[in-house]
Parts: sequence; C-alpha cells; structure tokens
Amino acid sequence: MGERSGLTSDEIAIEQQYLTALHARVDAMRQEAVKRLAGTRGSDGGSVAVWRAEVTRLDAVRQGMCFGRLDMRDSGSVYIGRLSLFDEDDEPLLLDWRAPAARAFYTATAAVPRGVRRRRHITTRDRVVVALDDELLDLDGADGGLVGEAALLAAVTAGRTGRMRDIVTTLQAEQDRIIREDHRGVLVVQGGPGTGKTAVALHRVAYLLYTHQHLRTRGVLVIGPSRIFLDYIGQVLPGLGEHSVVTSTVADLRPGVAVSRVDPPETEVEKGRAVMADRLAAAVRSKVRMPDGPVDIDFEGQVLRLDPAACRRAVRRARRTGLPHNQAGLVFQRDLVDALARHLADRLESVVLTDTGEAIDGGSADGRLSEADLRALAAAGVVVGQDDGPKELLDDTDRTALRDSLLADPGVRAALDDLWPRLTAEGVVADLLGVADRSAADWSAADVPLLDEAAALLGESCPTFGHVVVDEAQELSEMAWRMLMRRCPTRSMTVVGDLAQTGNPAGARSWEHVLAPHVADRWRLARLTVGYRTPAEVVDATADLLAAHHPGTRPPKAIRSTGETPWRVRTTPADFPAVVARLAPSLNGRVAVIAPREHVDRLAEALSPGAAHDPSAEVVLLTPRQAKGLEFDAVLIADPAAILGAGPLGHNDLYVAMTRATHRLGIVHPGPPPAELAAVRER
Ligand SMILES: Nc1ncnc2c1ncn2[C@@H]1O[C@H](COP(=O)(O)OP(=O)(O)OP(=O)(O)O)[C@@H](O)[C@H]1O
Repeated sequence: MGERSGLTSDEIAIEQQYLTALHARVDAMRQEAVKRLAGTRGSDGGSVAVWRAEVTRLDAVRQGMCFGRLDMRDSGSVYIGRLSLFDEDDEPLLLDWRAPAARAFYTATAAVPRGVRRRRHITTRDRVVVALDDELLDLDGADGGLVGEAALLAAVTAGRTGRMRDIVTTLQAEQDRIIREDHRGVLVVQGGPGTGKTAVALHRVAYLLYTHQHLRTRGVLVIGPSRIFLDYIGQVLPGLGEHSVVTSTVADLRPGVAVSRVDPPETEVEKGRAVMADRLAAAVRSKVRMPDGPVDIDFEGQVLRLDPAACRRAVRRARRTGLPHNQAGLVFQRDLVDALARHLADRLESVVLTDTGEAIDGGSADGRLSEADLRALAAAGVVVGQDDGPKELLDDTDRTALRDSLLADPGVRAALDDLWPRLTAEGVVADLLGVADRSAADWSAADVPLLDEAAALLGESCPTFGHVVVDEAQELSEMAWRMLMRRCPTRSMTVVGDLAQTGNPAGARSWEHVLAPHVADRWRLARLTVGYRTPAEVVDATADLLAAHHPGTRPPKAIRSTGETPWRVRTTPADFPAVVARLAPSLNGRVAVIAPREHVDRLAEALSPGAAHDPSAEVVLLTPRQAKGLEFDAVLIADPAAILGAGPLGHNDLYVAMTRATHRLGIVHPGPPPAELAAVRER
C-alpha cells in the first residue's frame, strides 16, 4: 500500500474551504429546486415529483457528500463524492463515485497506480472536515491488497449503531469490481460472513441505477431475509441518493397474505420443492370437469342440452390457447355459449312463420312461437311482432345479443362454472394442503410461493422489475426462486449469499442447482474473500465448526484483530437464564443474545424488558434466523448445542450466530460444550 503523508492543518484548511464551496453550491441548487417546486403548483404531477425528488436527493447526500480526492500524476485533482456537481460555468467540482473516472479511487494501488499520485480520504462531519488520510502511490511499493487502509480500519472498528452504513468511502477493489459488473444475466456473489455481500449488493444497485437509466423506469427490487434486516439496511440506498428501490421479504411479496404460522422443517422442505409447481398445476387442471353424459341447462324456462362431446371439444380448444386457467375458462365459456346460442337459434329458426307471425312448422304444439321462445328472443333483444313478423329471424346482432344474454344468465353461468370453475389461489393451495377451513387458512412463509405459483397458473399477473437483488439468497427454496423469476423476466439479477450459512432446510446447497432450471448455465460467480466484520479472534473460534461441517471452505480473511479472545462459560440448565442475563450487558456496546427458539421465552423473561422485541435495544434477543445479515458489537451465544440440534442445518445457524460479532463473542452452555467449540477458551 502507499505511504502515509504527514498532514498539516493548512491542508485541512484547504479541504475545508473546498467543502464549504461544495455545500454552498448544493444550497443554491436546493433553493432553486424548492423555488421550482413552488412554481409547479397547479401544473402536472410529473414535474412536482421531479422537483420533490431533487430536494430529497440533495438532502440525502449531504452527510459525507465529498469523501475523497485523487491527485493525478499528469493532470490535476479530482474530488470524489456522492453526486456530481458543476459550478455555474459547468466546470466539474465533484465527481459521483459511480462515474468511470472515479474508479481509480477504489482500485489504484502502489503496484498499479492507474495514473494516481495521491489518494486522499476526507472525513467530514456535517460541513466540517475532521480528518484526512493520504496514500502516496507513486512510490515503489508492495501491494498490500487493501485500499485506504486507515480509513477502512476506522470504518470497521467504529461502534455499531443498529443501522447499516454505506461503505462508499472505503470500497475495496474486489468489491468495486463486482459493483460495476455488467447488469445483464445473473451474477452470484458468494462470500463468507462479513465479506460485504450486502454492502456490495446495495452499492451495485446505486451504480446500476446511475449507469442504466432504463432501470429507473423498470424498477429495482431488493429481497432480504426478514423485516428486521430490511429495516437494518433501510438507510443505505437513500444515503446514496436512491429512494425508488422496492425492498421486501419473499413472504411479504404478495399483498394481502399475512404470514402467521411457522412450519416444521420437514413441511418447509416439502413445500419448497419444485415438484410442488407440478402438483399445483395438476390440481388446477383437475378442477375442470368432463361430464359423462349430456348436461341440461335451464334458460328462460327452456332446457338447453350440452352434449359431452361439445364439452370435451371446448376444453381442448381452451387448453390449446395456452392461457392460464381463469382466462382459458373464458374461452371455454364462450365456446359453449356459442354452441348453446346456435342450438337456440336453430330451434327458433326451425319455426317457419306466416306473414301474420303464425308458425306453420315446428315450434309449439299450436303452431305459434311458444312463450319461452318469445322470452328468449326478447332477452336477446330480438323483437318479434305479430304484425311485422321477422323476415330475417336472427341477424348477426341478434345472435350476439343472444350469446350475451346466455352469458349473463345466472343458471347458464352456474352450469358452465361447474364444468370449468373460476378459481382463487387461496382456494387451490388450501385444497392441495388439505386445509379444512379455508376461510381460516393462516399461511406460513413457505405457503407464499405456493400461493404465488397458483396465482400465476390462474392468470394473475405480478409486478415485474428491471433488476432483482436477492440477499441471503441461500435461504430461498426452489419454489421461492420460481416466484422471484416471475418478477424478473429479463433475468437481470444480483444474487448474494453464502452456502455455509444456509439455515432453511429448503434452502440452497448449490447455486447451480437453484439457478440452472431458470437460466441454464447463463449465470456467473464472483467471490468475496476478505472479512470486514469479524475480527481474527472470532474467525478462529469458528474454525472447528467450519472444518467439521464444510471441509474445504475457507473462512474469510479477517482484516484486523481486536485482542479480545472469545470465551465460553459452562452453567447448569437451572442457572442458564440468569447467567445469560448477567453476562449479556457486561459485553458492552450493542449486544445480541442469540438463542434457539426453544429458549426465547425463558430468556426474554430473564433479560431486560424489551430485549425480545426491540431490535434497537442495547441488548437484543434473537434466534439465529432473525440474526441473519445483522451485526453487533458483541454476541452472546446461549446454548450452542441446542442451536446445533435444532434442525438438520443447525451447524450453519451456529456459524451465522457466531459471526455476527464485530468485537466480542461469548458463549454460555448448559452442560458440556459441543465438540466444535471445545477449543474456545473456558472462562
Ligand atoms: N469496504 C468496506 N469498508 C468498510 N466497511 C466494510 C467494507 N466492506 C464491508 N464492510 C462492513 O463489513 C460489515 C459486513 O458487511 P455485510 O453485512 O455486507 O457482509 P455480508 O457478507 O453480507 O455478511 P453476512 O453473510 O454475514 O450477512 C458491514 O458492517 C459493512 O459495512
């Protein structure tokens, strides 16, 4: 890495002056936007939205607006920040970090300086420059691999606030490469815990929106594992000036479906398998009834008869359209109504009328049109008078009117619906799962992709996006993948995850396995290898666990050590809650107690009030699943053996739990420690 230069207060003063000028420029732009916004009163909503978005954007990028400067060997200096700014003469003042020319800020090293002589990290608070950190890159130097190391270390060691921060000032080269990868196709980012997958995915969204305007119109969707997680990352994109991204969990992706139940692991696995799609399709198909004999339908007092061959023909024709069930049902209905209308018209026309309207052939026994015939014709809008007996009994308009009145007739509709019923997604899934009382069907997270699949089979459309980001992607079942693919017809996706952290037994064991059915081999893999969250001491504590369950998987390379060795404490089952409650606050900072579900109630009682429910509390109680993607200054694992034993992927859950710590890790085990943790120092 480059050599640090001595920094004088003069240099801080120079940067302060520049920063003040930048803020003055943004103040002026904001004022202008506010004026324009006021001027749009009464004008179209479009320009109101544009100016409102501009004010929001300018407010959002204020904090840390300018964070870097590159001094080039052959040209002048460039300031790097959260947006591009130009002075009144259109001279550049600040370069958006996403612009191609800003790239060297993240990738230049002493070994490959990319024309950069000096890289300066500028730390600001509000409108004040508080620190500068320089690297000189034109000296011969070994390449340490990290860019802006002092600023990076300051960022990763800072206390956690409970909300994720953006890392735009200290992005590393391996991360920058992924962020700027082509947006087309599926990019999988695999990396161990704390390697910045979430951070990279979110910065990639900001980069893609900046670079590809069409994505602003088409929309970007970010999928996360839980609402707590989405809340945790919720500030990152707005801080990068992006407010339009939709974030959701898979379970929340279907409006109107409330998840209120947790399935046992075996059920979750079963519901997650792709074969459920075939079962749902078969279930929907089976709802179409082929009658064995003729079907009699009452219409306006007459009996119309559908013969089974006509029904079969209509089913075949409807299926041939390839339309989803409910739409194909309309084709089926229309087909049979046509048949019925023909049938009715033939019957009516077989009545040959005299000039005075008397029937001389067929019709009713007395040779006149029956009452029912007249009613049917009247219902179809055909007026048959005694004096002006119809010359053409049924023209095209009459036939259409006849079809419409057949279609509108409740008796006809009920008969057709009985053959090809109109279905709801909830009904189909409840039926397949054998849920007795449909109205009370309360859904689990694993039911949501089934409901979505059923809805698609029935012909409901869902919103689609130009790019979809899937975080903690290893947790998604095959059915959940199908659901997401429907939302991304262009298959432009960023998928980030870690197969060693899969906790959902229906989740991924291999990327190939979950992606190939949708994109064949058109996906590419990028890896992140450096761990920014967990210090070396915590990484070491997980070594035996990782080796036992994922032999061959290398843990992330930690960029720092804290000197704080993880410890474990043995206790008795009886004392366990009290010991956890006593130790948790002593860990200092923002602390997570991570425990298996079976202990949550007991521990919630023992811990400070609110811990169980308030993720922003100083001490928060979480299950490993809830802790996914989050991080804390300190973590206390409560009963690791129970976490390991809670399900087939308990070892991955324990790995997730241990790697949430940015500084300190403690373990409380009632009884002997699991073998995987025996090497952790006993206290
Ligand atoms: N280049 C960087 N500069 C500063 N901080 C970074 C950098 N990269 C990652 N971090 C920090 O490291 C921590 C872990 O990042 P992140 O949550 O994105 O990791 P992850 O790979 O998604 O982890 P997990 O798999 O455990 O969910 C975050 O606090 C993030 O801000």
